[in-house]
Amino acid sequence: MTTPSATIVALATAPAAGAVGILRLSGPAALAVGRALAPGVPEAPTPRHAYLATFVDAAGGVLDEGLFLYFRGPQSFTGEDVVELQAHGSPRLLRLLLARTLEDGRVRPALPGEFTRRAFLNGRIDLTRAEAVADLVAADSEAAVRAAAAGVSGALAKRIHALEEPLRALHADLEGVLNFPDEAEGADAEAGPRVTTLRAEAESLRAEVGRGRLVRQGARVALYGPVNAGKSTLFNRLVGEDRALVDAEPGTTRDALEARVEWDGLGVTLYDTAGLREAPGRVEALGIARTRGLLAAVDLAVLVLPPDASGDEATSWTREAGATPVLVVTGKCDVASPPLPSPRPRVSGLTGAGVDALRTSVLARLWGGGTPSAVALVSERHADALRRAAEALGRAEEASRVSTLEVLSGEVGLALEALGEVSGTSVSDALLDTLFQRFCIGK
Ligand SMILES: Nc1nc2c(c(=O)[nH]1)N(C=O)[C@@H](CNc1ccc(C(=O)N[C@@H](CCC(=O)O)C(=O)O)cc1)CN2
Ligand SMILES: Nc1nc2c(ncn2[C@@H]2O[C@H](COP(=O)(O)OP(=O)(O)OP(=O)(O)O)[C@@H](O)[C@H]2O)c(=O)[nH]1
Ligand SMILES: [Mg+2]
Repeated sequence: MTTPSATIVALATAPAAGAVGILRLSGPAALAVGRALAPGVPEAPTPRHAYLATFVDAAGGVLDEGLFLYFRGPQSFTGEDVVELQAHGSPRLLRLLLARTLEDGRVRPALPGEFTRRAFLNGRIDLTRAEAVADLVAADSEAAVRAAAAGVSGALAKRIHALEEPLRALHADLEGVLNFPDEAEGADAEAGPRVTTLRAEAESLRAEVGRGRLVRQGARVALYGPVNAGKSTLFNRLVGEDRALVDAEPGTTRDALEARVEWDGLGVTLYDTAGLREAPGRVEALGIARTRGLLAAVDLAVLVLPPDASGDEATSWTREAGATPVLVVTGKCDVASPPLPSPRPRVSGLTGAGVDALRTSVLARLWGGGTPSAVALVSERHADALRRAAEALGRAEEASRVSTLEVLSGEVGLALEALGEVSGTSVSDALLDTLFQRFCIGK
């Protein structure tokens, strides 16, 4: 485990050549060790002041001229003394500086996520904000950046807090009545309705997990349908590049193809698939099996039909997608076709007609309303804890009608504990180890 009193060091910037590279120290020896490398900096530097300093080796030889920054704990990211050496972004130079700090026995290399972990352990940020830092670093779409940034600023923390605080007050009221029945008389009034409201809020927060996943990982959307319907042509049009082979021969696409796009800030992985038909060749059959597997795994399946497909055909093709939601479109809309019994959205991969409208429909199907960037990044882990909190509150509701105050208070206590796993007020070291392992070194 980490010894909070050890001073840790790591590069805060990527180990590649760049304009600037930052070496960051955190812990009680940060200032002394930092000054050993930058002896021109005053003994008691002004916190948060950027000093232009010469960085030197043990013999006093000049290694670089850079900026020296001192944050005096607790007014720092970690809550401890922090020093940053902002050097020129030479990986070799930064390794030299790093090695020099490690010559001091008080300093050791930071573990992945350890700076952020210390920020959490020192009460600078709660667990949801620490996790959002990792989400932000990993974000690969604009929506993911914006949603994670909201989390770093405490958007999820605030909503969890808004559940925890009234529950804690209720718990205190109930325990008061249990322990001092005379003085606290009536403090348990309205316990039932109070629990009901909080349970609904826990459930609605939990329900955002699906959208959280879509934003974090991006949505998966597959084009599928009968052979030769124009799927690959449409795929190329949507991707903006000639990625897939197109040919008049039915059965051209054998293997599933994927491409990453960003629509309205949302990351979307788009798949082109082998067209479905009876009696395919051997290799084509393998492709079709792959299409079926993919259809089960995506968030939305876009069924591309030829212009003359009937309503019955559309229905039977829709079944191929199983439980996955389907958006049905008519392709090749630039060719003359008989009027359709039920009008479907029409698109042409060849001319681009209807493609913007298709993109809008896809986003609407994935999102319903609202904007991806405004989503609370509820993770599977959060959702699991919220489920347990909601279940305990459900039992508390029941207990408020039919059971004793002890039982009611016990369930409220369990709900609080589950919420504490989200905010971090009740977490084990083992859980923290797991959570911070996904951070990079230096974060
Ligand atoms: N150079 C540099 N850039 C960076 C970081 C860093 O550590 N170094 N960060 C690291 O991830 C992020 C910024 N996060 C930070 C969060 C809090 C504090 C801080 O000093 N907080 C104090 C004072 C707050 C204030 O004055 O408003 C505090 O919370 O008490 C610093 C950086 C992104 N950019
Ligand atoms: N007029 C017209 N022709 C199209 C359009 N889209 C595709 N085609 C033509 O239809 C044929 C099949 O197109 P693909 O995009 O390969 O169709 P597919 O659905 O991927 O076919 P498979 O991979 O065999 O399942 C090609 O000759 C295309 O040029 C369209 O929007 N309008
Ligand atoms: Mg194709």
